[in-house]
Amino acid sequence: MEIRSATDEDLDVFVDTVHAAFGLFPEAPVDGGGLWWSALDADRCLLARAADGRPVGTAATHAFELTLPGGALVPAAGVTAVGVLPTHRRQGVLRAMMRHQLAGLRERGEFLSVLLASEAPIYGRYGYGPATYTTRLTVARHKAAFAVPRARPALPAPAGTVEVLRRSECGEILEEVYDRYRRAQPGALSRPHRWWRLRAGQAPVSAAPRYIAVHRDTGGVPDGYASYAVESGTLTVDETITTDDAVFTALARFVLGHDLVSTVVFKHLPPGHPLRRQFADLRAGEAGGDTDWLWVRLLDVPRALTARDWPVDGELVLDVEDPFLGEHGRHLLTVRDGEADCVPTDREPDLSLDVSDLGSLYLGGTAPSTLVRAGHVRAHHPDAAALADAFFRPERPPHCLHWF
Ligand SMILES: CC(=O)SCCNC(=O)CCNC(=O)[C@H](O)C(C)(C)COP(=O)(O)OP(=O)(O)OC[C@H]1O[C@@H](n2cnc3c(N)ncnc32)[C@H](O)[C@@H]1OP(=O)(O)O
Repeated sequence: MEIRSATDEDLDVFVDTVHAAFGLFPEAPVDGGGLWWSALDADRCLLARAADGRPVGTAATHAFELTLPGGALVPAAGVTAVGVLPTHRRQGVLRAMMRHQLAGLRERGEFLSVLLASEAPIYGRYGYGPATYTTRLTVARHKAAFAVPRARPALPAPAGTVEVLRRSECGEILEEVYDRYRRAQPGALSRPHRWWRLRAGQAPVSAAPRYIAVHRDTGGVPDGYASYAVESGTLTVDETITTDDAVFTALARFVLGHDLVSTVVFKHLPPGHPLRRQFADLRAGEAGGDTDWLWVRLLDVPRALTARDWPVDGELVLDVEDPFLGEHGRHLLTVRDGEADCVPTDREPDLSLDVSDLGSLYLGGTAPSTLVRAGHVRAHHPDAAALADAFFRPERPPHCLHWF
């Protein structure tokens, strides 16, 4: 088998092979926006060919930026379009492509990669761990009266306006608002300009028909939007994008104010989002569809650990196994006045863990103690899990709603 980067000339073969791997006919529109493949960069696409030269497998990466806890923006390879023809499965094609891809990312100097997994059992073996989660909130509109906030003094009522636009009328507004949001939200990915330009991906980036409620501050500057569609009495919100809780509330009030709608579905909320608590009737909203979203794979542990901010000062020793790459490292993470340093050590570890579990902890979406209790991470002394929890505790849960 031969694995090599695609060229512009064989991008069609690449797309054809992905379609066959996913059971899609090439002429059928791709779910969520037929132009999605057009966002691929040929030189980041891998094509695996069998000995007879026939294409049998594909894998690609997008060049994204990921927001880390504390706000650092780092390059993140977004793995996508992974597929092997049904005739060639379970013969090690994916394993070989993953090896090739991870080596290539390291050569490019990238220190982490991310992906959305079609099936959860696939990627742990390659060192990926689920790192962000998302929840769907289904709201019975007629029960969803907002409670009077109990905080005293009360927070100022949200000021500003909401205007409904068609996607085609939004110009650069969505891209600008999204970009501000993703820089402030740990776990969020950049949406490169060409995605918006090519209308690649899912609404509201794609040309799929959507209403867009744009919120503007009192100076008229857009500071949030909600993208939604209404069908058969159900209003479905793809995403509500803002950095400001009061603006989120204003947009939620707006979509919940629609007549002739019985149910409002917020498709993607971060775990622990306060919206449900804002209803006078807690049961007005039903959480469901809890699922993993972004998976993280660290390729250079010390670099990754020093790239993000930490909420506490102190020392933590992590003993990390990376079976897929055949690597092992014991790392002393020291944080002083917010500055992180990470060096090899032979000190007794606080925790021993697989690199996939460190990927799960990295953005703060999973507490170390949870993985200790699950039997996946070993705590070497009674205080180790609590110590690690204090290091990885997020200010806000990481969240990603970019689909790729
Ligand atoms: C980021 C993304 O793009 S997600 C999209 C992933 N692609 C798809 O879901 C499309 C449909 N599926 C496929 O094309 C293929 O089944 C793939 C790509 C998932 C797997 O490709 P294969 O070449 O069959 O995998 P390969 O033979 O290298 O398997 C490696 C290991 O993973 C395991 N594995 C592979 N796929 C799966 C799966 N779907 N569920 C559970 N285990 C799996 C194999 O059993 C094997 O285990 P082992 O090392 O213990 O023997």
